[in-house]
Amino acid sequence: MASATRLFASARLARPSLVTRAPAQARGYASAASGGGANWPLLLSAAGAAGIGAYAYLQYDPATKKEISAKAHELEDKAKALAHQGEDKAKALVSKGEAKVKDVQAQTDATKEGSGTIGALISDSWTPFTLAKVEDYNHNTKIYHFSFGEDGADKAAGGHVASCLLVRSPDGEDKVVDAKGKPVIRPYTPISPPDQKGSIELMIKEYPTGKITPYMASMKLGQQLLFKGPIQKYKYEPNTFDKGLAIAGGSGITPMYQLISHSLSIPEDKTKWTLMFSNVTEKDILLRKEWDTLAKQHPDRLRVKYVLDKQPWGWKGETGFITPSMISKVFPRKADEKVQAFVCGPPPQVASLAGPKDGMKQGELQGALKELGYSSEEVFKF
Ligand SMILES: Cc1cc2nc3c(=O)[nH]c(=O)nc-3n(C[C@H](O)[C@H](O)[C@H](O)COP(=O)(O)OP(=O)(O)OC[C@H]3O[C@@H](n4cnc5c(N)ncnc54)[C@H](O)[C@@H]3O)c2cc1C
Repeated sequence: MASATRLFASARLARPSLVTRAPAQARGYASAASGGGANWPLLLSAAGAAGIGAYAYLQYDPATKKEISAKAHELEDKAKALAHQGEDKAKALVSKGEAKVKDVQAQTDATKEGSGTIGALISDSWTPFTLAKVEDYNHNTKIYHFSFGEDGADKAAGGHVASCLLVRSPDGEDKVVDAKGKPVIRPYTPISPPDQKGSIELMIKEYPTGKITPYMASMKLGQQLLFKGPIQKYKYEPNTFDKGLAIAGGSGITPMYQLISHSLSIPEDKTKWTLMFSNVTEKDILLRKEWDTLAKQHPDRLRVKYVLDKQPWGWKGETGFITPSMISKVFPRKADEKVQAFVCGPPPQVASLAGPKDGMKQGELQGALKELGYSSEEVFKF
């Protein structure tokens, strides 16, 4: 209770620091706008002065009256047009500024709601975190601990469940870029809770022929990586469906861990979960100890089915690729039950279970889940 009070007290204390950033950003836009607007009164007065000067001269030289009068009108028209342009530009910049303030406010609220404290991540700019510790998890996976530094000791990653963050390498000689020279950016789901203060943990499987994961595997303690987020993937609310089916492959397990462990931690949440987790071999199963512990702690709410590509000696679980018949055997659904399925894994697996994602969009529902009669609203692809 005392720690909860501390959390909210720190949220109240820390909140102004983000809120004060908002007007500062708005001011940036507003001053840019008024800077642009400052030219047109000047032009109008210049046009006015030109008009008065022309009028005085005309009293003495009526022969040039027509020409000078036309010039004065032309100048005035130009000044008015510029004034309109300035006004439109100012309006656009002010509304952009207002949108920015709303975004920062929403971020503040989301962070506060999600974690009870202020977020270390910023949704629209890259923040460096320092590699503080690396743990070997298995033959190809490590747990990376990144520190938010002294200034961030009281901050948390924040965000709603389920959300992820984006990662890229800092500028420099060994910056990881794609074929077009643009920085390579990859999404990751922290395995640390969103309200953990001062640091974040990522469980990352290395692809030796990949881009970011070999870079991360080569990082030394004290080196920095850039982070952005949180990026909301699915907004989980307790008791919005009766049964959840999570199908994951390999490192696609991390969003499921965030989602299901969060749901199980809410006493009033009655949602029942089934996890189907496929891997090549037994030693590839990530977070197995954690899943087995959760299943033991919540026998009425979580069932875990491990699936291996090939059946090792003595294996009693499911084997082979996940098929419609395997899904309906492990997760039979009744007509009156509200069900929600989640899929995360290598793109070919996602495609065979639910159809390919369309970039950041969900893409059309296809594959095993469609065959089983799931609707597109009942399936979420991470
Ligand atoms: C929401 C979300 C959360 C995620 N969370 C995690 C997490 O917590 N932990 C984790 O480890 N991963 C996670 N991932 C996966 C992660 O984002 C990266 O895709 C993964 O780490 C590989 O990155 P990479 O740059 O090293 O490899 P990539 O460069 O993406 O390559 C991966 C593999 O694909 C091959 N490949 C690349 N391009 C092609 C191509 N055109 N044709 C054929 N093969 C190709 C590469 O050779 C390599 O073997 C998550 C993904 C999503 C969408």
